[in-house]
Amino acid sequence: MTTRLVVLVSGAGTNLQALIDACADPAYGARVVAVGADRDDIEGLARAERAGIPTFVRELGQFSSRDDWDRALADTVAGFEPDLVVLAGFMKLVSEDFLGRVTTVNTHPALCPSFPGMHGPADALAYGVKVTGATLFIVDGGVDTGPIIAQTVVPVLDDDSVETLHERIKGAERLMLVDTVGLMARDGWELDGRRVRLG
Ligand SMILES: Nc1nc2c(c(=O)[nH]1)N[C@@H](CN(C=O)c1ccc(C(=O)N[C@@H](CCC(=O)O)C(=O)O)cc1)CN2
Ligand SMILES: NCC(=O)N[C@@H]1O[C@H](COP(=O)([O-])[O-])[C@@H](O)[C@H]1O
Repeated sequence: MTTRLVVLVSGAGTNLQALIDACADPAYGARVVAVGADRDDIEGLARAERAGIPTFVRELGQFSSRDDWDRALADTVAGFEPDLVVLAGFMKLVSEDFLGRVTTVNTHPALCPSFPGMHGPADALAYGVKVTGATLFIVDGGVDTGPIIAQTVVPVLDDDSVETLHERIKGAERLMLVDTVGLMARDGWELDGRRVRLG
């Protein structure tokens, strides 16, 4: 059985592209059945369109309340009958109601629980840490607080800017995302308290 993925993006979509490329191999065990976004005209959506994957956009500003937006997003995602939702650079918080409908994972460009939120690489650089990285976790109602599935570590170099550091993180992040989502698709996962075991 192939695991059905819905991927949500807000920007460049390089993590999405890594998943699309991995899914081209039937042995990977997963397929991206739809890509959604909270904004239009982004490269992430263009990547999906080029790959022939259905796309949808649900912009917060087009709904009368955050709850309405969240419900519309959740309904649209559910319509594609995903086994797993992947937030890959999706820059909106989703509700517990959304999360109660399908297991959702997020990739974050820092080593959780450090540096949650929208500016992980900048916050790590400003703090002066010597290593940082990326974290894949099961999303819960908090901000980057969910049970950790996988982490990858990169060095912070003396002459790093936010951009060079984020690019280094993204290189490692894509490999972690593809490896881990593949393991989840093929072998499943188990949650024991906060501990996630693959296979
Ligand atoms: N319930 C959760 N939703 C999401 C999580 C999460 O851990 N729990 N992770 C995020 C991604 N994320 C960073 O990892 C993150 C994204 C966005 C925000 C945020 O405050 N967004 C603002 C809007 C900003 C914008 O539109 O540019 C908002 O939601 O109003 C914080 C953290 C994915 N969702
Ligand atoms: N807080 C969420 C967050 O910062 N997400 C980050 O945005 C980048 C998206 O890159 P991409 O669009 O090229 O995949 C990724 O590094 C992802 O972890």
